[in-house]
Amino acid sequence: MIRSALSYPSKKNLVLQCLRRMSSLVSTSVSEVHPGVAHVTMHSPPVNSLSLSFCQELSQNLQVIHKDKSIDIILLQSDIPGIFSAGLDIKEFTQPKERLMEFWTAFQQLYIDLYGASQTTIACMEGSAPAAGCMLALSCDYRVMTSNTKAKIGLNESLLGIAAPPWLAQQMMDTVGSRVAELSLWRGTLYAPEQALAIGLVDELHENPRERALELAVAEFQKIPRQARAASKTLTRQKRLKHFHQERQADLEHFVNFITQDAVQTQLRGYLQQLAAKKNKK
Ligand SMILES: CCCCCCCC/C=C\C=C\CC(=O)SCCNC(=O)CCNC(=O)[C@H](O)C(C)(C)COP(=O)(O)OP(=O)(O)OC[C@H]1O[C@@H](n2cnc3c(N)ncnc32)[C@H](O)[C@@H]1OP(=O)(O)O
Repeated sequence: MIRSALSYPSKKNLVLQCLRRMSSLVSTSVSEVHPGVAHVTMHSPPVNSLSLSFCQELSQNLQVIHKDKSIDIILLQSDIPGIFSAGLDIKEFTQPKERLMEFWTAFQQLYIDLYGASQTTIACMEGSAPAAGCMLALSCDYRVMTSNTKAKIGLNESLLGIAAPPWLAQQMMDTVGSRVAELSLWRGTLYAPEQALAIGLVDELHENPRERALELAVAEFQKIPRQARAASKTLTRQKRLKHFHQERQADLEHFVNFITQDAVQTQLRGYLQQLAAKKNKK
């Protein structure tokens, strides 16, 4: 579905038009909302879970925006009320090995494309962001979250009987510090907005994250020279990305070996049943 949020009468932008055409097929849309500022909107009901195709599409859109020199700020948001992203699509974990490899490779690529974006990126979270949903937010440069206490954010992988991949755990450590990350990871804590703000997992709470993110982009971030923003990002992220590329193949093998263990598969099936039971109780 195309979101025609091109509310600012900017010059014709062929790249964005092309993205909109691609996006009409699947679950993300791209629109320029202000000169230099693009919304990337996730809309894969019911919960924006990251399936293979969703990861690939989001990556593809980000790669096209990266090449578009007219865009220097990306606002990542969801149009599903109460949800930013539910993280990886758990049903993908029960697929055959070839598909698992393709899936994890696409997820790795999404991390590279978002964490490694040269543009400034802002996560506008109007709802929950567990696990890989939190990864999307952690990969952005700035996080604005709803103040609605129903929303939760964090790395809850341990509650599924799995662990976050090392590079995601590292993102958490880089953001909230080692000790808080360590406790969060083994407890699988999902934080309410005020708690997330208190530990530095998000940067701001606002009742309207989209409005606030656009205000920040235009009134604050665009006033900082673009090349300086990009160079500052390189300072803090280049080392992590280099390490990630070196470890990428090992990470893929590690994931497949881990996720296909009988004990892990049993845990995951149990977790999916819990989700279904919770829904039936509603
Ligand atoms: C030693 C080191 C080893 C390292 C090895 C590395 C291994 C790493 C492996 C994996 C990493 C994983 C990262 C992840 O992202 S795992 C995913 C974690 N996500 C979650 O736990 C979120 C679960 N979902 C929820 O909590 C809720 O759904 C919520 C997002 C809060 C929304 O709640 P609500 O609005 O009430 O919606 P429902 O719960 O009713 O759900 C609606 C339907 O959506 C389905 N659903 C929800 N989440 C997922 C998901 N992540 N994947 C697939 N499907 C999901 C849910 O079952 C409902 O489906 P249906 O309508 O068919 O019943």
